[in-house]
Amino acid sequence: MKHFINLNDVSDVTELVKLGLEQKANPFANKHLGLNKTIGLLFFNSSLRTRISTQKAAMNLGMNVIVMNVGSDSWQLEFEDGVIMDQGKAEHIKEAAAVLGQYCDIIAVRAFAELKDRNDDYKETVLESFRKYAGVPIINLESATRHPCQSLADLITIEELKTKEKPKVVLTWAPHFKPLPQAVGNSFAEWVLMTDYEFVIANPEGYDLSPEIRKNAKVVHSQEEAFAGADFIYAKNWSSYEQYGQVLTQDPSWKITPEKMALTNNAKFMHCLPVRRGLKVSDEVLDADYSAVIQQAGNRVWSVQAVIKQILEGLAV
Ligand SMILES: NCCC[C@H](NC(=O)CCC(=O)O)C(=O)O
Ligand SMILES: NC(=O)OP(=O)(O)O
Repeated sequence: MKHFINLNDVSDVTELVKLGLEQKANPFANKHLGLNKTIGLLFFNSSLRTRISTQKAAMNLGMNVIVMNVGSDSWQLEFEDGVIMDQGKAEHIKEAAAVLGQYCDIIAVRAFAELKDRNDDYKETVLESFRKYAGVPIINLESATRHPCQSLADLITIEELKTKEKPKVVLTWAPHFKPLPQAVGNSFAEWVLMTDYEFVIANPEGYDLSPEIRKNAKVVHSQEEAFAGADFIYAKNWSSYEQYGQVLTQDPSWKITPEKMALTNNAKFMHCLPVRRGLKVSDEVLDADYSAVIQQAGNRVWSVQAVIKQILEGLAV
């Protein structure tokens, strides 16, 4: 594997899920691989899980880890080509990425959607600029439109918990007062579509994800319809793709409650976290035995460890 920015960088999803489970079973088996290699983790936005799980995974593989909160610690970066830099941004990505590539063997980047202009966000300028100018492999730690480390951890978790070959997996929108990115929902849909699981997306009218991402997935505008017979409920808020970045509704009837979970086939509850208790999901759901959110977050280590391992093996040849 050269980069891990989106699904196009992955040759075999099933193999990668297996590799993640192998990392979990034997975390230190590849400690030699990262010897004298450095990974730089760059955060344009806040993080708890991604930051710590990626650092831990890299350390399990014997790497040195450098972390920078680009958003607050570094120079403001310009991504546009050909501009006269006479405003607030002091450094261009062309130099910044190339310089970081001198210090790091792998660079991992978090840069959320700005939710102002759909075309701008879906161009993935930040991650693609790093790919273009850094000269080293790039890992996506949640970009404007994708969160592949999360989706790989989600598939690992479903693999661990499924009780039938082809479970029914539901991605459901849940209410939030802030406009949030589509990245987690987009990615989850794309990755689940790579499996042979039954997949349904439930969201209010106006919240359909990009047609290029949800492809032929079944989309319903009723949570009750989607939840019937479900084995996994994956909740997430996202702002509208159609009316880009807008909060069109905060309808509390879309909150995940024990009554809704009772419509399912004893489904496990999943969420990428952080989650706002009481707003998106009832406390009773998050505290229930069927909640898989902590196991899911734990699996973030093994998903990114599988990715870093494959990239390190690619560097060696
Ligand atoms: N990495 C996990 C999700 C990150 C982000 N959530 C948030 O920003 C939640 C913030 C809040 O609830 O205030 C998102 O939706 O993409
Ligand atoms: N799920 C996730 O990516 O969490 P953080 O935003 O805390 O890294």
